[in-house]
Amino acid sequence: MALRELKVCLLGDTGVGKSSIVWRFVEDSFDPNINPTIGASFMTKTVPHQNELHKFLIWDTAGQERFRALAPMYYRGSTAAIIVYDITKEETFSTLKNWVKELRQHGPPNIVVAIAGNKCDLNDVREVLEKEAKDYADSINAVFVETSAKNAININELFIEISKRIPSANAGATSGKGFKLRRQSSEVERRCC
Ligand SMILES: Nc1nc2c(ncn2[C@@H]2O[C@H](COP(=O)(O)OP(=O)(O)OP(=O)(O)O)[C@@H](O)[C@H]2O)c(=O)[nH]1
Repeated sequence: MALRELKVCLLGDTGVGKSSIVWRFVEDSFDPNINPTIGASFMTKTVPHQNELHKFLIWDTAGQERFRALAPMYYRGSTAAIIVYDITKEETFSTLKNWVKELRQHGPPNIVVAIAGNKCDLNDVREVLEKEAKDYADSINAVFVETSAKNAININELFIEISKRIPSANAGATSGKGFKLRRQSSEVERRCC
């Protein structure tokens, strides 16, 4: 099977759960006392996709404001960006929209954008409606899932959706499926939070 390396970066406010999503995906573990990321951290995981192996090279950026200027180093050259917000904090959804604007202006033209509404285990204190976020994601042709790193909900599905948006190696260079180019409906059956 052909091995493809896919650079993926995670963006979003501090505390939304970016590192926790990566830990759940790579190590299948969750640490309620995880420390904030300093600068950025890097992990990899290889998964089969159709007749290929996708090796995700994952850059988890720090959400704290003092690290904000570092982000372009990580999203430049990325195949996909996962922008994470916390469903219990409306302001983190506003920050997400700013990241989308920045990616449009300065990111790679065909970058696959995925939006993850994390902490969906905290539905009782939700501030962002799932429909509002889904409609927004559809409007920019982004992948959308609500996730819980804590309860392992939709974490693998998030990466599967990204894999699906990557043109296969023999599909030709013109078949980009970036968020500016083409709509594609989601086929993964997601667990509901
Ligand atoms: N209830 C709940 N808590 C979560 C979830 N994911 C992360 N957390 C908690 O949220 C806090 C922040 O998680 P992090 O993964 O460090 O968040 P981050 O976005 O990487 O933060 P920075 O590194 O500062 O950018 C931690 O206390 C986590 O345990 C989740 O799905 N559900």
